[in-house]
Amino acid sequence: MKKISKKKLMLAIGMFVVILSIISFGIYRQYFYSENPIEVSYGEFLEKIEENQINKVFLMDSPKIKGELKDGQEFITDHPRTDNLKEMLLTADVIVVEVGEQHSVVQVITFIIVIGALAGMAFILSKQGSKQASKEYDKMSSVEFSTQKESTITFANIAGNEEAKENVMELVDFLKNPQKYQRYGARMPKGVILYGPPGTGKTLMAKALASEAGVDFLAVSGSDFVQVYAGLGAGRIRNLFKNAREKGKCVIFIDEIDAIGKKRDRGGLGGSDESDRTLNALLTEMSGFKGSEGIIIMAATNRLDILDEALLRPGRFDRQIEVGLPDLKARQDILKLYTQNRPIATTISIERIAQQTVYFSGAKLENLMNEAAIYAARENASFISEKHVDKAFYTVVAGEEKKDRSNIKESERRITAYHEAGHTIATKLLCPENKVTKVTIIPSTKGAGGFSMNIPPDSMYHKKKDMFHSIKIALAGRAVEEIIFGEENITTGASNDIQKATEILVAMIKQFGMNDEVGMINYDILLGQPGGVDQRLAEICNKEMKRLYEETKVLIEKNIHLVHAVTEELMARETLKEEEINKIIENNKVA
Ligand SMILES: Nc1ncnc2c1ncn2[C@@H]1O[C@H](COP(=O)(O)OP(=O)(O)OP(=O)(O)O)[C@@H](O)[C@H]1O
Ligand SMILES: [Zn+2]
Repeated sequence: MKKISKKKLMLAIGMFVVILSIISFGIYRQYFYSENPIEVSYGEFLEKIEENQINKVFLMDSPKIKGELKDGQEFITDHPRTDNLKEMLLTADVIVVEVGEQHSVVQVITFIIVIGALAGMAFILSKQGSKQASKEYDKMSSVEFSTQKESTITFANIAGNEEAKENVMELVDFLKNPQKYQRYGARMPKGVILYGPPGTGKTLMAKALASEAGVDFLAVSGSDFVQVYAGLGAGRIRNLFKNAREKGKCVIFIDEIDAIGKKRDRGGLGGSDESDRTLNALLTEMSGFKGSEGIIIMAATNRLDILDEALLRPGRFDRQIEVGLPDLKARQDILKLYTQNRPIATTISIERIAQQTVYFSGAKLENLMNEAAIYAARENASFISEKHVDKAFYTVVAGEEKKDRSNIKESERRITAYHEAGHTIATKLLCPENKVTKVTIIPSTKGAGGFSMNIPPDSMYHKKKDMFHSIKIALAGRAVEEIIFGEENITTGASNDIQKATEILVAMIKQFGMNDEVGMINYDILLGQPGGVDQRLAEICNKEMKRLYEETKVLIEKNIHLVHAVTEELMARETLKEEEINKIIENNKVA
């Protein structure tokens, strides 16, 4: 925008200067050079005065003065610059016109012309400017998204992340046959949030969904909606949805949704109104369509916890799919994908590379193989060999921040493995009917370890004994840490567990009348206000927790061989599924 108007401004100024020069030249001519004045010497001039031939003289502050003879002929002559020239002329009956006065008339005229010209110019420019601005505004409020239909990315291009993939695959049919679901009155999924660490293939999933369903893919980034003029973010959102509706079936992909969907700062002073407006526009647009149009909005974020709850409500982004870091098996699959079309030496062991790349994301694995290929090419080697991969490994890891987990110590993995094995074994022993979907030492966005498991069977009531079991399962992680590494070496890894255990225990004592000492009393009612601290209650809770923790430790110590066995498998494979856990327990049962 700047460039164009600068050019125009220069042009306008140029024209203005030319016009002004022409005008002033005209004025000048009119007053000083009209009708070809003759030049007379000062002597002649004095003579003419004496001969009474002069009608008028214009006195001005310049080297020449101008006059008019009685016959109308104009003349100029040198200005003597004497003090009494005017008096001399007046006594000779010559009309004296002081050009000072004339000048001011000229000045007034010039001034008016200049102002007029400037005003005109400003008007023209502003008109052009506002036209330009509104054009720019239009352009900016229509986000430039990339759309593609025949994208070549399919689910085959994504390795690992099987659960997330399955979840997304289910949506393909929704997109293809929205009428089918509508007929059964099924509520269409509208919004899906993919969350997980960077580079884990969230964008890839969204693209694959669009291309497998054969629909358009509209990609924008949350950051496109911030740092623009007031109201523009909301305008862009509306435009995006308008475009989507025109397209019909499509996948809208909003990367970095956290840029617009952060928790709103309620009641805070000076909260960003602008981002609120953008978020509100998004919420309104999402509520506005039925989903039967066959439009699915996918959003990606690295942080689910910072998103505004309004975004996650039913009818908005009510499906949340975790896309985590790949475990050993997934890393192998991803590496296979990226070695497929490259000349790989037969000596290379994908398994070994996968073992060495703990906590690598898919993007990082891709980068690793790419760097290795570059090293091989540089050497004109006939194959990519271990040596190139090793070199690439250091390149990829070297450019990382220190806190990156890629080079996390083996000992820390072992602590996590023991901790998670503790939860697993406690679950299997105390609540064998609970479903254990998986246990992993790959960190999830929810916590250090990964214990996505322990789903109790559905029931209307919770039994006292089950609640105690749940507390023990939560405490088992810490119990194993203490037993294996000693009391001095327990870690912060149990903080979520302790929170959960406390919640259950306090509810049992305060609300459910499950403690003999406290009795069947609702403590909140007794104390008059919820959340009041009561010394006796705190002591009772503490005592109970201690008892449960000791019992947990006894349970673990008795079954420590099972904990060891699960730990070793976790160290080797990082993730274990339910059947694998069952098998380990079966194989290690002491007869
Ligand atoms: N599971 C995977 N399978 C195959 N390739 C992957 C996988 N995950 C990541 N990649 C590779 O990493 C690249 C980046 O992935 P993508 O952009 O989808 O990650 P993302 O999760 O959207 O990351 P970000 O959060 O940084 O936007 C992909 O183009 C692909 O080459
Ligand atoms: Zn734990």
